[in-house]
Amino acid sequence: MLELQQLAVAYSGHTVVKDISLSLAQGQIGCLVGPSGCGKTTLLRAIAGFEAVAQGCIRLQQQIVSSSTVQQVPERRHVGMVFQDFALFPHLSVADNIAFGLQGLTKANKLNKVRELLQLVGLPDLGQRYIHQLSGGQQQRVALARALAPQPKVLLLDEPFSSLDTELREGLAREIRQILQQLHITAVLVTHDQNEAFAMADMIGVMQHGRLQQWATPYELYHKPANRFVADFIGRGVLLPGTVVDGAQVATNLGIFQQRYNADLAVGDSVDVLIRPDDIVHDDNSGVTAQVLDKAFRGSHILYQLKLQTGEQVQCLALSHHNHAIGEQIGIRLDLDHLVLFPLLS
Ligand SMILES: Nc1ncnc2c1ncn2[C@@H]1O[C@H](COP(=O)(O)OP(=O)(O)OP(=O)(O)O)[C@@H](O)[C@H]1O
Repeated sequence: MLELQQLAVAYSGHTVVKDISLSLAQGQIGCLVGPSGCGKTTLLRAIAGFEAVAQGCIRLQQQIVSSSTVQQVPERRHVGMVFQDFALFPHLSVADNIAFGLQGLTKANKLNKVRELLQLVGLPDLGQRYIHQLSGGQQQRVALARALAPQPKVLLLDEPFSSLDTELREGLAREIRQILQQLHITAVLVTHDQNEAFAMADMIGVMQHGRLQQWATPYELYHKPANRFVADFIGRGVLLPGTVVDGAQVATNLGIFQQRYNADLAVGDSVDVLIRPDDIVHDDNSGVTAQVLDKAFRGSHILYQLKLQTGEQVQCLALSHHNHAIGEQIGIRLDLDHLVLFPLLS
């Protein structure tokens, strides 16, 4: 449905997005995450047709819409956009805002379509209100309805929840995902918020310095990060030094562990082992102790900052009823299904 092939975008000759290849099938939602300035919005604008591409191409439904020789105008791409600030018209009613994108319909058909869209986004009775008479979450729903009105092939959402408070964001993200799935619409979302990406996305792209570091499912990104940057950017965790003691085993200060995925490691190789807070469990019989340096209460869980006797720090996400005091020594054990290793560059 949407395919980017070795895409590069430049501003005044300065390339800010490089060598991006990714694809989404009809109905899939992709999220772009990455540090500020890494090129997420630029990529979205290139898909919409607001930026020309320097290299590579963009295909929509198998047709090239952007390349170094083709630049289809935004209006012909049938791409909808939802912006961070909603970009609604304050002088128009909710219904007129939504109807704005409905060209070439009779008045009766327009009214029906607007009613349908208001129902879809859960605002059936608010068509006559003005934008300032709506909450932030309601405004976001109107912005979504307006973008969906012309039945776009692809919907692009640029930080759509960033002006809403956390509570509202999570619920709205889930709800918008359901609406998009119901319509079987392909969407690309830019967000700063990892939880939002996990809640919304079928595929997530992690960008750094204009390059796509990994394009994968949320599960793969968390459990099989392609490199140190992705491991560090997605989820919490630390990299603990280890040594390969035979092809299938790695020794660390938390114990010796089996590894399955890295076939090309030799005995004696130094590696970093990714340890997520949820990989460590409390176990007083493990023979490995750590001191509680800090703790953050999370309701059902507590996130502990721990210091091993050898000096390294790790984090442990424990159920809340395991309530340890700062300074306490506790036994811990690594409990993980597979090791994520990064060989050290010599
Ligand atoms: N119109 C422009 N002209 C020149 N440079 C630009 C322009 N727009 C963005 N840039 C630069 O391109 C790079 C990528 O910007 P972009 O807005 O795509 O990043 P982003 O990942 O969306 O950032 P943020 O998360 O802060 O919104 C940045 O270095 C930015 O300064």
